[in-house]
Amino acid sequence: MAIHALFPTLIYRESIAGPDQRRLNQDLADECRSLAVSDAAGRRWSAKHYLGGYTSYGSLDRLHLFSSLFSRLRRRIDPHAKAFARSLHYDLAGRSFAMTDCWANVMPAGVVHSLHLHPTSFISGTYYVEVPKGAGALKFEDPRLGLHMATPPRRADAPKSFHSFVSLPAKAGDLLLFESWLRHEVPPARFSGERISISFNYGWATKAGR
Ligand SMILES: O=C(O)CCC(=O)C(=O)O
Ligand SMILES: [Fe+2]
Repeated sequence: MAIHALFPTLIYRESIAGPDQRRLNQDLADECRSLAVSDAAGRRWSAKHYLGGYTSYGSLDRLHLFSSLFSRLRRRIDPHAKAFARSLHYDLAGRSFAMTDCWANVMPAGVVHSLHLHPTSFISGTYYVEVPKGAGALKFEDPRLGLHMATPPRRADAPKSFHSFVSLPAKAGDLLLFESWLRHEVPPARFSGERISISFNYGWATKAGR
């Protein structure tokens, strides 16, 4: 008898905090908080789509190109994104692979980042700058949920990989990477302070002239 587990959904988690973690996260938190004050377009966008919090997703979504600090973070994430693409067995030989978008999220208690995916992208992820105790983990949805139709509920003791929703807790300094089509959300949570994260997309292209 053989049972094959096919079509895996991979999620990469790694602490990328170096010896300078406290300083880096403090500088990133300061920059995110000052964006939340100065980015009027982002505040207007957030008032409609990110109630109670601030995200630069609708206004400043290429922070890695405009801020030396975000660019430093991008350089730190790049090798992990490449390693993840390798784990997924994508063939990037002769192709460019780079961060295309990068935005900041500042989330006080009770704010929801509703279920979504990252269209027109390939690999996405989030770097955690500040995660107060109790701040919502990132919750992933089984990508086949819409196909399950007549399946019975799973037993309560089913392994995590068989759950329909899996929440992965993150702490400051952690990096999470996933394929951009995988739907995810940040559920509301009670905590004090602000949960600050930096999200991004990577894209690939055929190298010019090939
Ligand atoms: O903050 C998180 O955990 C994830 C945020 C997210 O999904 C996004 O910014 O697109
Ligand atoms: Fe997201």
